[in-house]
Amino acid sequence: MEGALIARDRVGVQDFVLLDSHTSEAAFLNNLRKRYQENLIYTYIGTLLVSVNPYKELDIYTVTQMQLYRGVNFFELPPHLYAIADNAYRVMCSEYNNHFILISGESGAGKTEASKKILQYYAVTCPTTEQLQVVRDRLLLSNPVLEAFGNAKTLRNDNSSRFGKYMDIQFDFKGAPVGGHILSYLIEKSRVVHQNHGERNFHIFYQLLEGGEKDLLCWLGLERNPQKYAYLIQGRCAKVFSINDKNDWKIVRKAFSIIDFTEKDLEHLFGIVASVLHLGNIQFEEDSNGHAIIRNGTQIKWISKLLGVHLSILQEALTHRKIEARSEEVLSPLNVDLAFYARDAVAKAIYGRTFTWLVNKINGSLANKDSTRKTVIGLLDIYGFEVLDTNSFEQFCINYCNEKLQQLLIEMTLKAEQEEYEMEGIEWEPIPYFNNKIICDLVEQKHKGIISILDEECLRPGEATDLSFLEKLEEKVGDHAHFVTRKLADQKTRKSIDWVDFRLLHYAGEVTYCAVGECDRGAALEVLCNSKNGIIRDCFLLSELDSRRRPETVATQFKNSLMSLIEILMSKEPSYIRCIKPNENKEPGMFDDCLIRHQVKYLGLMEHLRVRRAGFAYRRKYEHFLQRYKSLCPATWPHWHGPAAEGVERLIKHIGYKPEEYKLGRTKIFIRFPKTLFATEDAFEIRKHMLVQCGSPDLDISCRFIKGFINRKKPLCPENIEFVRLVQYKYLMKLRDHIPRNVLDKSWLQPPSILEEISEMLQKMCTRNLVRKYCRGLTPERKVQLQQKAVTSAIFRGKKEGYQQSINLPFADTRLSEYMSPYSQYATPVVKYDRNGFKARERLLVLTQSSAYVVEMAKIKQKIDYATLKGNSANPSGAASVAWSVQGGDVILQCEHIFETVTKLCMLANKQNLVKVVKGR
Ligand SMILES: Nc1ncnc2c1ncn2[C@@H]1O[C@H](COP(=O)(O)OP(=O)(O)OP(=O)(O)O)[C@@H](O)[C@H]1O
Repeated sequence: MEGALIARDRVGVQDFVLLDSHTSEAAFLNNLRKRYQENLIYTYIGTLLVSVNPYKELDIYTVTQMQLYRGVNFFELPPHLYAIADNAYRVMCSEYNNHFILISGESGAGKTEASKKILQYYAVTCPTTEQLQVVRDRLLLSNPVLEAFGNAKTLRNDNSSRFGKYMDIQFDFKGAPVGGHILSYLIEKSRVVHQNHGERNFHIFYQLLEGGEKDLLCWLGLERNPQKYAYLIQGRCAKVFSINDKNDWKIVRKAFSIIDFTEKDLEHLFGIVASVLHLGNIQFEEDSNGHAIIRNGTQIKWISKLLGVHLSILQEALTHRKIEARSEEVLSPLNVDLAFYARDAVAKAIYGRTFTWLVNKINGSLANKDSTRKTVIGLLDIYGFEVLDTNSFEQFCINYCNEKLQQLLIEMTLKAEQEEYEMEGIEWEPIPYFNNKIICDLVEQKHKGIISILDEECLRPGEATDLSFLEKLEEKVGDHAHFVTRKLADQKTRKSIDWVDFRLLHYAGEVTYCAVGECDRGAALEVLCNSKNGIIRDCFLLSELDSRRRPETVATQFKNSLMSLIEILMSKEPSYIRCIKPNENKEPGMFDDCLIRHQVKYLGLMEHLRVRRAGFAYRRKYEHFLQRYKSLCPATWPHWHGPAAEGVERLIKHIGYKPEEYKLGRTKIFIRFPKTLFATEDAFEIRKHMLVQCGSPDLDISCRFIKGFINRKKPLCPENIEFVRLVQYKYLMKLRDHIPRNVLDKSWLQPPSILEEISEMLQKMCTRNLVRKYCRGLTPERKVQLQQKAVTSAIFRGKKEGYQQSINLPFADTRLSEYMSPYSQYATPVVKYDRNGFKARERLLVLTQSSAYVVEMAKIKQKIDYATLKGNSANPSGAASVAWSVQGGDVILQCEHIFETVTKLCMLANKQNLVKVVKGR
């Protein structure tokens, strides 16, 4: 891997590598082209993965490849989707946080394929059980169902997603996928009734006709031939050689059975699909009054049967509209044009809402009902930026959505990174980038944005037309730099804009939208609320008919759903994949420089490259950096008591960082090159092992130690590894709550038998830790006491009566301070026995640094040089006497504080084995 540096995830997602040492666009394109021609379709810019659509099967998606990337550090292998997926997964498992992977790029660039590959990666590599297998299958099989209903052939892509999808995969504490949830965004309903040349309706219509069983089609009143249905042939390509509808139908049918759809559900669902086809074939003609009437009764009868709606009510709904006159509602007949419009509106509404129902139904089958905490990885595969010959309201929404995601990326990467340098006071030459916030504002700003203006026009009383909407736009946003209409355009561009068009200068290019049909007030819903088809009844609720409620327009609904999506994403750790479309012909190996340059430009890849190259590979708060690496420097280990920033300075000085390798900010250290950090990490690894061997206080380290330990105890089959992990996790979690809190607490949680050995080690580590902590907390006085008590213990413990009682009695520094000479260490009254007559005499014993003095008042009666002291003996009974064996004969002294006095004597004389407890004296 040219120029690649080995990184480790241990230090966090900010590690990165640049494959390309050049930052010019030409050099970057060259690099991409070269790689693409060698079938290397992935490249990193930092942690951002750039993917160029190969348009051919590559052998880089095998299970072996998945295993290769599993658990391997991010940059140790060539760039890949699996590396991104694995990295997010591992960080999620170790840090127990939520992630999302944002996959962006224009239509046909490979977003959906990428998201499917990632899902497969998790399905193959994550731990699973038989029970979880069901969840896994459901997660995977929700895709063909959603694609059947939400994808279609377009000019750009034979399997283009015509809806936005955000899918959360939920993982339990073991990292097993246990559930999921899908949010869908604005399906392109207009496709149901109209397709551009070379495009198709949603796949499901063709699949049903091609693959549906004879009996089913008969029951639905359908013929196998798509050419018979007006809604399927407008693009004049009902049959496409690259799509096998019959086969796809089989996959979808199987998927339905796995994701919990009942026969009744399917009956209703296919009833709706068929009804839409029948609707499309309804023709109107004029009666003698110029009112629309339905030409042929066959289709409407099928619809009435399949939707469970009364025939005459349905007929009326398609040929009349309700008008509110004062407090009354009257039916007004439609002319033929309006009847066609009403028919299409019903078809779009039915299909759109059924799609939402479908997503909810899938969610029901993916839901994990157990309430334990889960972590999630979200996959966002949303329609790419689109420019068609005629761009309708839906393209407007799609492109607005892309603006929002671009804005999110800018906020979370380019802007955030540069702002951080500034905030930290790091010298930084700002790298200019285009911030598309100005375009987002143009669309979404309250009261002033295009969506607000559209809302106002659609909801105000009186006649709203597309032209009145356009005029309002000109009035309110006419002076915006990214907005043009024919009236506002200069001479040169005027010709290319129609009178009903407006043009937005998006971050990815200019798009001209047709304002026709934007003011859509919705279809006649009432008739559908009373449907006997369960799905339709669920989708059209009577409560919606309440005319007092001001309905939200589709644009506002979409804006709000995007806002909540951004909120969802902002709360998670991001990973990015930017997909690039290499040519317009879906041809493998063809690298269209011009097309790619355009995408590199609007995807902001060059800005990313520059920020990454000029910036720092890694940054961390001083406290965290010090906490992690403090063991590498004697001055900071085990504790640094000064400010963290100074500790870090000492630490890196000790490790030997060169000035060009780092910068110190206000609150963080910034490390420029990954290699600097990796060297530090390697040193830390070695140090950590040493610490673990000598006992570590850190439970986290202990956990990893256990992991290593278990891994060494191979071989274990996968189920057993799972089991051991579970037992280990549970034991450690419980242990954490029952860990002894002080040295006196001798309790220890009984381990399961497979963890006995480890538990014993942990207990030792824990005891050492507590002892160390205890010692550190001692005052100097207490420390002296304990040192003395240790000596006492060595001499008397188990040998002399009264020892136990003496333990808790503190030793005095001296018993007779007024008699002490300035040089003495200790003085106490004693009774000295005369050697001859055992006559008792009251004396003082004064111990100095070098000698013991037996003193009568201020008069020294006997000096015993420590050097001449051969040994002492004490009686094991309670007797408080001690015989001193000195040169020239024994000295027998009796004193009240025998334990104290003897201990002091031994310590001062530095002769701990000086005293023997002997019997018979
Ligand atoms: N990794 C890949 N390997 C092989 N072919 C691919 C790959 N990615 C994409 N393709 C091809 O490109 C086509 C378009 O890809 P995909 O449907 O993922 O695009 P998209 O970005 O999701 O487009 P849209 O926004 O229209 O949904 C696929 O049908 C497939 O033929």
